Amino acid sequence: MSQPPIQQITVLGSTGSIGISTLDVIARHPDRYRVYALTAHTSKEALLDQCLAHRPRVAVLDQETDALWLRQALDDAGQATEVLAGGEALCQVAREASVDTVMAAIVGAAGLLPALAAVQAGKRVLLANKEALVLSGALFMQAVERSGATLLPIDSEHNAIYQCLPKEHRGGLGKYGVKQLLLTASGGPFRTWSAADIASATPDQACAHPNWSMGRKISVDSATLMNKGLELIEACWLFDTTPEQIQVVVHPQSVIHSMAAYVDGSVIAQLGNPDMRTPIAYGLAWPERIEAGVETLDLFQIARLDFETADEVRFPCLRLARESIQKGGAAPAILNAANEIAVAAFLEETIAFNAIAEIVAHVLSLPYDGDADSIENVLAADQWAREQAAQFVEQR
Ligand SMILES: NC(=O)C1=CN([C@@H]2O[C@H](COP(=O)(O)OP(=O)(O)OC[C@H]3O[C@@H](n4cnc5c(N)ncnc54)[C@H](OP(=O)(O)O)[C@@H]3O)[C@@H](O)[C@H]2O)C=CC1
Ligand SMILES: CC(=O)[C@@H](O)[C@H](O)COP(=O)(O)O
Ligand SMILES: [Mn+2]
Repeated sequence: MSQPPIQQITVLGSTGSIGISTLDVIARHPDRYRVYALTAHTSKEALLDQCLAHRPRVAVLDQETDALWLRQALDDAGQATEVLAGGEALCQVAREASVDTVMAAIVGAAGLLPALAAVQAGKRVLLANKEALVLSGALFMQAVERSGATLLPIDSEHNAIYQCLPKEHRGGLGKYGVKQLLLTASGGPFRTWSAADIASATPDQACAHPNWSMGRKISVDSATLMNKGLELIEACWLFDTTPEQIQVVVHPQSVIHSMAAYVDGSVIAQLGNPDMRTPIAYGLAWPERIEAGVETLDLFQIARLDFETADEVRFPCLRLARESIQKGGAAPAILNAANEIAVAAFLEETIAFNAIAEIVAHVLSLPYDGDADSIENVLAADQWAREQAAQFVEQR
């Protein structure tokens, strides 16, 4: 059998949790994948180690002073990686002609423009950065249609749903007999906690996810259930559904990664150990399958699978997210931006855990008359919501 040509990969956010797992999968298949570019925000030492191990053509950091340091360190090591700095450099390595696949794994709204650049250049885009779709779902999906980019969801639930759907599912699930999407949620570290205990939760407690090892922002989102809210919005755009067609199912074991329910009564699920290398390998190799370093699920060891409804009283962020997509326009971008500011303040121990939902609710309640019909307008809404949230944090 002939070997497929080697794919050139850009990993945006390579020093993060998804970035590290992506490089792990890539390193298992040197006959298939080569790293074109690696990017980080400030983690210059980690990026240096990754450059030495994966020998990319380009590395990107946010600040020129950090780039200068990395250039010198790579030069000392005799390595010819070009080092760039800044937001435009992220877009450049995402759209570079020789790149086949872009892993979009920057956290937060900062990941939007480089992910969009990859889409507009028609790449295979492995989308971990769910915030890009929350901010600008309609515009993002239109860009995918126009460019012919191949968009593969990496978020574990969306990757699972993608695996459970017929291949040509865009344009409405109804015509393929899909009735409902069942979006699983672990329930987070506070699933069984009382409201009083949740109110005094610390950042380290919030980041101690029961099943997944992830970056701190998404870990806090899992604890508030905002992650599930963002994922509900993400699913609406990826699978062309309404929020009413998506049911959140709390499943504490995180073994079923999500499901599609069909009109004939069939429910198709994707199962596996909670390890992001599975969806990452799926995205890299699709439509083929490759080894990912993940053990096959041992059902006898799992023994049982539980299901519960989500408690939107203790965890109001899920409701806020659902209401924002129902409202439409700039509301999801405002929700996301307020949440990013609130989560950062919680992680800095400036505000209490419950204040995250309060801040998001407050910013969403303020009048905003801007649109979300262009990327410029989406970014204006994002900026406005950040300012409102920061003011609210300061006044507390
Ligand atoms: N972790 C997981 O298992 C999952 C993550 N996701 C999504 O994937 C994305 C990444 O998550 P995760 O890997 O956990 O996040 P991490 O915080 O672990 O990593 C984030 C990466 O983005 C870089 N980065 C952060 N801020 C900026 C910025 N302003 N500009 C450029 N680069 C930046 C970081 O660089 P530096 O190291 O220098 O800070 C790092 O490389 C998120 O959108 C998350 O919701 C989705 C499903 C599962
Ligand atoms: C691994 C992944 O996709 C995360 O988004 C995960 O889903 C977080 O778990 P919960 O939000 O369900 O707690
Ligand atoms: Mn997820």
